[in-house]
Amino acid sequence: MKGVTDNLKKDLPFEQTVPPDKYEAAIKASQVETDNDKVSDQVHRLVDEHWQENMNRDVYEFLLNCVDLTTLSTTDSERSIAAFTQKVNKYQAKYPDFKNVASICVYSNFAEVVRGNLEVSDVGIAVCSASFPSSQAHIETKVAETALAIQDGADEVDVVINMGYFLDGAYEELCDEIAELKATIGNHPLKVILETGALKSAENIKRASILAMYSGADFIKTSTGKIYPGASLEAAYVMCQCIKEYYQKHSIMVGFKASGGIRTTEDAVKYYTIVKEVLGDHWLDNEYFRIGASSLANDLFQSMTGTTDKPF
Ligand SMILES: O=C[C@H](O)COP(=O)(O)O
Repeated sequence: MKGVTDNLKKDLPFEQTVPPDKYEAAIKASQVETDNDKVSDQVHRLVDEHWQENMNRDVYEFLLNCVDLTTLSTTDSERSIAAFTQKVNKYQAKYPDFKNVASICVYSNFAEVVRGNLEVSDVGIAVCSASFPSSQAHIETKVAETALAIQDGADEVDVVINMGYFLDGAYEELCDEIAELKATIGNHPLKVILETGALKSAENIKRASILAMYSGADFIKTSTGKIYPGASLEAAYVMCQCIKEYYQKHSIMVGFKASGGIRTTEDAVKYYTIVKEVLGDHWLDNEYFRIGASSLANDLFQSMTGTTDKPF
């Protein structure tokens, strides 16, 4: 099938000659810092210098509008998902002057339930698909699951990279899977989860970011929130540097989604600070910045309003 190859062929100097490994070449061409200690120093400096100035009501309100309000539990049911969706409807009715969350994020089999219960037009329906969170299944299974979710009303799709392919260095197979899933959903945004807690090093996170973007990812996303360590500021920093470099090379804005273990306003503002400082104001829009979280929205709401209400 036609996958990442076409994108990778563009703009690469070796294309005129016999290509060595095109994936390695794309990665080698990147200038993004991958020394773990240097990345950590840069993150600390950036957060120390800018975090506090972003701890204000406007940022909290913006961040609430970037939340993919998530439930991904074994105990999810049609009834619980309907009740979850009602919270978003009620929020809109009770606080019509506030922007709502960006999306409701559920397992793919619940897209139809959210679609049937959601009464708010500017909140999307995101699904975690393609055998989330392990991504261990035949590609045909992943494509079928994803196509059904779109048919059921999903607006956006989150999928995990094939970690086995990544660790085996089977980059072509990894990229082709992502490209096939993107082809399955057409213009709907595809968020590609790197599972940065399993990738561990800045070098691996850079590699996975580049491969995902060249394969057609509309967003790159840190973590599933399952098993492995969740988002880290270091991972976010490397991913945002990769997004910036990709934009400079191709004029394509890829979004960034932080997810996995983000529960407090303070932490959310740290991720905001990284996006703002590395990528700039153009990314400060929920079309390009999301936070996926199962238990952050109430804290943001309370920080924003100074109340103890828990609308979500
Ligand atoms: O995609 C979103 C994550 O699964 C949410 O993770 P969390 O439950 O740690 O907030």
